Amino acid sequence: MTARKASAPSGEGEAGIHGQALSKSYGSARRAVHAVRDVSLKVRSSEFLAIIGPSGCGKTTLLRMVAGLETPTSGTISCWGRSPAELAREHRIGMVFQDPALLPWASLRRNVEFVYRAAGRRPDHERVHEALDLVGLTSLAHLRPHEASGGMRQRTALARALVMEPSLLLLDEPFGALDAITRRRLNGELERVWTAVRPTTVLITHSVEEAVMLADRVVVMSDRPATILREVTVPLARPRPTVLDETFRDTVRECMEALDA
Ligand SMILES: Nc1ncnc2c1ncn2[C@@H]1O[C@H](COP(=O)(O)OP(=O)(O)OP(=O)(O)O)[C@@H](O)[C@H]1O
Repeated sequence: MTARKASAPSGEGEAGIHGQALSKSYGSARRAVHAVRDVSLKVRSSEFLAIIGPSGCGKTTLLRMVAGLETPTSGTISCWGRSPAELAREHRIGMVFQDPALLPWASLRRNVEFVYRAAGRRPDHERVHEALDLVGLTSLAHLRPHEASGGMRQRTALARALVMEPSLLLLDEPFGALDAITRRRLNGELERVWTAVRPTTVLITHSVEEAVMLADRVVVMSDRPATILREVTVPLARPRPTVLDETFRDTVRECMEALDA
C-alpha cells in the first residue's frame, strides 16, 4: 500500500491555517446568538490540532468557518494564504462528521468513489483502492452501509475524506457515536493513518483523552461564546503511549484544569 503524504497547496510552504480575531454570531440584534468571539489560531502544515470545550460552546461553528461553510461575522481566515472557500472548491478539504451520511444503496467502495462523481471527475480507482486499504476496508468494501458496523461506516467516511488527498482534514466528533471499545480502536487507526499521510488536521472532540492521544496541540475553549482558554502542547512521541503513561495523564490533567477553571 502506498500512502501518499498530504502536501500543502503549491507554493504556500508552512503557513497552514491562520484565523485572526474570528467571531461568529447567528441571528440579529436582540435575538443574536454569539457562538465564537475573537478567536485567533494558527495550524501549521501537517500539524494535528484538537479542539475541546463545553457542549454548545461554538466548536463546530469554528470548524465550519475553517471549512468555508460559515462566513465569519468579523475576523479573517486564510488557508495557505487563500480563502477556505477557494480550497474547498479545489476539493482540498476532507471532512468527517459524527454521522457518516453514506449513500444507503451504494457499497462502501462506491461511497468513496462518489466523491469524484460529486466533483464532476472520473473516479481514480487506484486512489479509491489505496484509501480503502489505508483504513483497512479492502476486503469489506463490497458491503452496503446497513451491512457494515458503525466503526466500518466511520472508516468509510475517513477513506472518503482522504481519497482526494486533501491538504486539510477536518474531523467533527468523528467517533462520538461509537462505543468505547470501537472508539479506542479507531483512535489507533486514525493515528496510524494520520502518521502515514500527515494532512493538516483539526479535530473536535468531547474526549480530553482522545485529544491528547491524537493531537500535537490541544486548544481548550470556553463556554459560549467560544474563546481560547489555553493551548496545551502534547509532549508525547508517536506512536502514543497508553493512557496509563504518566506524561499522558499529566497532559490530560492540564487540559481538564483549563476546562474547569
Ligand atoms: N445555523 C445556526 N443558526 C443559529 N444558531 C446556531 C447555528 N449553528 C449553531 N448555532 C448556535 O451556536 C451555538 C454554538 O453551536 P456549535 O454547534 O458551534 O457548538 P458546539 O460547541 O460544536 O456544540 P456541541 O459540542 O454540542 O456539538 C449554539 O448555541 C447553537 O445553537
